[in-house]
Amino acid sequence: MIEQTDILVLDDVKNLVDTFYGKVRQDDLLSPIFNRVIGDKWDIHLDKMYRFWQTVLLKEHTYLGAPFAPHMKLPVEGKHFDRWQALFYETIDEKFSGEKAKEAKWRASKMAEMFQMKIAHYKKSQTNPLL
Ligand code: HEM
Repeated sequence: MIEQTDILVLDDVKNLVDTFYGKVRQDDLLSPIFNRVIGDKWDIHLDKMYRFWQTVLLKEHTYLGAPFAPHMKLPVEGKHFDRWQALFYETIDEKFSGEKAKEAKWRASKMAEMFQMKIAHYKKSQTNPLL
């Protein structure tokens, strides 16, 4: 068995992000959605996601952005978020253990929940978010 460590340095974050999006790109439900938006610019997306998780988990503030806005336009519903979360949890459990690993799962689930609430809200009110 591969020894598991916590998510402590940028290389761990890169390992998490690379493995997770490796799974996403193989996934029948999620890969068409990602590929349609990202096309051949996966390097740029991965680099952004390294910085996002580096900021969230390591408190090294390299990501400046508005994560919600791009999701508003995607054709996603509950089943997509469920799959996203299942793959994210699977990646964490395969590779890491410890406080940061736990925090990563907690933060991902909270953000997924918030995205879904905001998407539902804007659909219902037929308005658009400013950010
Ligand atoms: C159904 C689930 C999800 C799908 C299909 C999805 C898909 C995408 C796509 C296609 C982009 C690229 C958008 C663009 O470049 O225009 C993106 C960006 C991003 N996603 Fe997701 N996502 C999902 C859930 C999440 C969750 C739960 C999180 C947070 C934990 C998250 C965090 C981000 C961030 C930080 C960006 C970069 C935003 C930016 O600064 O441009 N995503 N996502």
